[in-house]
Amino acid sequence: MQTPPPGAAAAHDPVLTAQLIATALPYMLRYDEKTVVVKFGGNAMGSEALGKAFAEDITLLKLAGINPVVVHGGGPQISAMLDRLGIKTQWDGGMRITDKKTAEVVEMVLAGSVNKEIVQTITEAGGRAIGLTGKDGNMVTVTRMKRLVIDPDSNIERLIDLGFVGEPKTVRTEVLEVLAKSEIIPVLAPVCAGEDDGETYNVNADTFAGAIAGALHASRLLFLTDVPGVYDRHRNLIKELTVAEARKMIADKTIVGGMIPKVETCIEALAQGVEGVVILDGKTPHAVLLELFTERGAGTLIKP
Ligand SMILES: Nc1ncnc2c1ncn2[C@@H]1O[C@H](COP(=O)(O)OP(=O)(O)O)[C@@H](O)[C@H]1O
Ligand SMILES: CC(=O)N[C@@H](CCC(=O)OP(=O)(O)O)C(=O)O
Repeated sequence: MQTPPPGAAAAHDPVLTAQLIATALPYMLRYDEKTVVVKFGGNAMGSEALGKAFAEDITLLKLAGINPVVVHGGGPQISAMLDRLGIKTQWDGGMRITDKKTAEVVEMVLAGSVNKEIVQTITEAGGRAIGLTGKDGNMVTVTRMKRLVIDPDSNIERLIDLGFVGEPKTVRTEVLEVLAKSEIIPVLAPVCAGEDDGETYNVNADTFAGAIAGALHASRLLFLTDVPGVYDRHRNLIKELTVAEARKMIADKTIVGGMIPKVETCIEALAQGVEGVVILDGKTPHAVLLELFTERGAGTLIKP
């Protein structure tokens, strides 16, 4: 006989159900009126059921008096649209090299379909959400990102220009502060205007989430991705990672691709005073509630 899933017994017993709900109380008190920034990665938006469970978690947080701010990605969705349009895409250090045409597609996909789908799913879960980009309310302005890399052959440092890829420069929190006092949940797409040239810039969603969490002095920054957390070189999950260990893993290429901006953002967010930064598996239904409202914290906790 199969073991029933946790909570299955409670579903048939009102007393057990009530006890189960009551276990969330200390966590609700811990995060009361605190800001939790949740980054929902494009790879974690795997299925309709996962999207629904995510929207329920976010709605529940808001109803519980917590201030959730959603930042979403959409890398795979952008790549699919670029493919359909016959536009080639190249990557460097987990960032998409972005020319003007690509930036237009990024804005169309992120601010358009992806953002509105998340807003609608939250609405269907019973919450009220508003979709915004970094451009709205002049929330996040950026400068052009230049990446410093060391050529492995010559050991010489050089700057790589990624095109219209932005690095957050100024974050204005007024709009988010107004929303925090309302019933409305902000759902943010990482598309911003350049501070110097007013052009449209593509911003990595992890970087954007870190800048927002830092400016809001968030209690928690959660990254929902498509892996259980950070792996060591044998693909074992690392439960806790210090900043020094994380830097070493980037340098020795144990951490590569899309995990680089995620981990770099975690390091930056800790430096900006965000209290807890976790990378966790967005493919686990209700990952947000599991992380915040139970002792069963999953994923990788990044520590100073
Ligand atoms: N050390 C590592 N541990 C876990 N994942 C890693 C590691 N190095 C690289 N990755 C890759 O990072 C990916 C997550 O980043 P990304 O694809 O950008 O996801 P998201 O869309 O959630 O931002 C994982 O699917 C994995 O392939
Ligand atoms: C500069 C850069 O790389 N921008 C990302 C923005 C979307 C994103 O970050 O999406 P995920 O969170 O799903 O990876 C991109 O173009 O794919």
